[in-house]
Amino acid sequence: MSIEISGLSKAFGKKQVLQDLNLTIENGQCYCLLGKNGIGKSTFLNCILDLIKPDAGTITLLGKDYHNHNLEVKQSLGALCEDNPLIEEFTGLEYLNFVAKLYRLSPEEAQERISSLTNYFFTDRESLHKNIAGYSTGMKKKVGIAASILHKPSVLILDEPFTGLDPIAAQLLVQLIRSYRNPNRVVLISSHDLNYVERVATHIGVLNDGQLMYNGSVEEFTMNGKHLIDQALFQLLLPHHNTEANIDWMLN
Ligand SMILES: Nc1ncnc2c1ncn2[C@@H]1O[C@H](COP(=O)(O)OP(=O)(O)OP(=O)(O)O)[C@@H](O)[C@H]1O
Repeated sequence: MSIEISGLSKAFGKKQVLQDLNLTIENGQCYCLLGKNGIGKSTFLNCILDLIKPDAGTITLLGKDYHNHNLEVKQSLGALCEDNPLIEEFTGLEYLNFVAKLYRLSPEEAQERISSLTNYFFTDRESLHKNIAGYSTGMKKKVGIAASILHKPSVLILDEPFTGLDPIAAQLLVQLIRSYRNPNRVVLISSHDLNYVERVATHIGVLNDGQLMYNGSVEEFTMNGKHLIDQALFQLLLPHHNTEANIDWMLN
């Protein structure tokens, strides 16, 4: 097994965001985490990434826990965080070379991987020589995605990877995720872009009230393709959604 989470809980003040959450994600899976705004998806991913300290629970990656194998475990992780923090004073190429150095790639490996990833994602090569501060949201996202996979992590965690990408870049990312997934790796994604989720997910988790209200294969979720992912999600979440709110004031 690749990611094993047991009894994970996290509250912010009085708000209990995660409550005794258990989940195992096996190698070979592309696990997509769905759920309403503010339900705790990023909190969950950030706990796995050790960016947020949980109140309780254990997280085991690749059979090792953080406490005893901190650096070793983290070297096998690649991540795109929701706020996609980059060093904006760097150019795109400088930033990717910097990340390659952090992961101790050889100059040849770094050169090969950076040029293949930037050729893949950027038609406008000139922009890679400009400071990231001047990039659009989508360009920054592409740099963040490239940085997350440069070192070929065994566990790739992508928080809202499709948001801000144009349809061509989003389709390229779908292809990249599908190619990246293999029996020795796990990909974990949080996303609201269900059209793209449908194309990459092998497994689905639906977070609600601090727990996974669904956890299983995409086939089971869509009843073997009888429903689209969005229909299946609405059926699951709508009973809990307030549809009574009156918005008649805006009709005339
Ligand atoms: N550092 C923090 N301090 C206080 N509350 C926080 C903090 N981070 C998150 N929260 C709260 O925790 C809840 C879960 O937030 P989170 O960002 O994990 O949700 P999400 O499911 O990723 O949302 P979205 O889909 O809108 O990105 C929200 O109510 C949010 O306001």
